[in-house]
Amino acid sequence: MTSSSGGPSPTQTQGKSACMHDPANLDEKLRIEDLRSFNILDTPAEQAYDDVVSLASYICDTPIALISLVDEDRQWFKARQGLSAMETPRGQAFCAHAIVEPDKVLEVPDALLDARFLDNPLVTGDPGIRFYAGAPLLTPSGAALGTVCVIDRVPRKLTERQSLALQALSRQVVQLLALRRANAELELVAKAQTLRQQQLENHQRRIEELNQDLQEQTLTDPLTALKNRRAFDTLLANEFARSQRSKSPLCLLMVDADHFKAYNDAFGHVAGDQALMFIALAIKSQARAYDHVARYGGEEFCVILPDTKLNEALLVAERIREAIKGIIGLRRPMTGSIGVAYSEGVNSPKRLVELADNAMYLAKQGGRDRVELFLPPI
Ligand SMILES: Nc1nc2c(ncn2[C@@H]2O[C@H](COP(=O)(O)OP(=O)(O)OP(=O)(O)O)[C@@H](O)[C@H]2O)c(=O)[nH]1
Repeated sequence: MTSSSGGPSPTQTQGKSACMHDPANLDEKLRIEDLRSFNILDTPAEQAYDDVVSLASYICDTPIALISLVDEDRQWFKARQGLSAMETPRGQAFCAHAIVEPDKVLEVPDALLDARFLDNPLVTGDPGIRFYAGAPLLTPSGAALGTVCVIDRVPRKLTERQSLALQALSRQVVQLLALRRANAELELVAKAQTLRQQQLENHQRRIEELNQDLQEQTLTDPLTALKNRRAFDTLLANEFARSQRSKSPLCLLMVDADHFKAYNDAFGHVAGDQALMFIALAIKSQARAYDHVARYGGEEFCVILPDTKLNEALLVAERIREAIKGIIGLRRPMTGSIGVAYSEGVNSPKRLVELADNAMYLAKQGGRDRVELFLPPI
């Protein structure tokens, strides 16, 4: 311990056995665990603790007052008045004696007359302790963590009221420590809850992503990556309802590869698959971003053309027919027959599909590689 006026450093005065002062009947390991659980050691100064030592010094009328925590090999001061040292070796600590009897104030009226302290470097040297009184910091678990103590450089005694006040201050410090630990625990619980919440949200997001993927998969044709029949049915229903609501024109194309069985038979199923992929790309290349291209089944494709008049749809169909014919990389050139249906006067999506199908059939009958329109009888 060094006084504010200087003196031997803690390391210079180190050397006496700390264990000498350990209480025989107190589980020191548990006491240290208790002390560590407050996470107070080596923390910065805090007003609440500083106020306690000011009060202790004032009430007991001493130049020095400390809140000392007795660690394994040192005593560390959470708050100090009249002393600049942050800690001293436990072997020199008066407080290490005070905690042996946790429910009593240890009072040393004159250290030079006490065999335990007369050769203590803190007595013989700086800060020249003659009087010491320490009230142990007794926790609910029964461990004494340290003391609230007062020190003077002259021999003296505390009055009964000063001694009681010192004990009251010591209890206040224990309350402060308990509050600190409870707050830290609450913060930990809150952090754990936030973490758990984040984990739950991540899981939720992942599940939603997986669901979206799954939904996407159930609506996509695996060979061509176009919308499948299921997706087509929904899209057509939606577009049909919208066109009725907004009185906007809607057209549907049914595209069927010609003589596809013969292609398959001639070049095999794998080549047939490749041809279907090329056809899908050719159709897509002629569609606008808001058109819907779907694989209706087998070698049949559908194109929903929202906001499209019949003459425009016929042009798109022609372009698709040309695009199929122009596919490069097939084992032999491919053609497609295309049926066009127009929504005017049509009362259901199902009927629109029937009309497109009929038109496509007309194109087949007409010699294939053609675009046909089927006009229903009035
Ligand atoms: N490679 C391959 N072939 C398919 C697939 N789906 C359907 N097909 C074949 O497409 C062929 C369609 O034959 P058809 O319905 O007789 O029609 P087509 O030979 O194209 O004759 P038209 O339509 O009259 O011009 C069948 O041989 C089916 O096996 C597929 O995913 N991959």
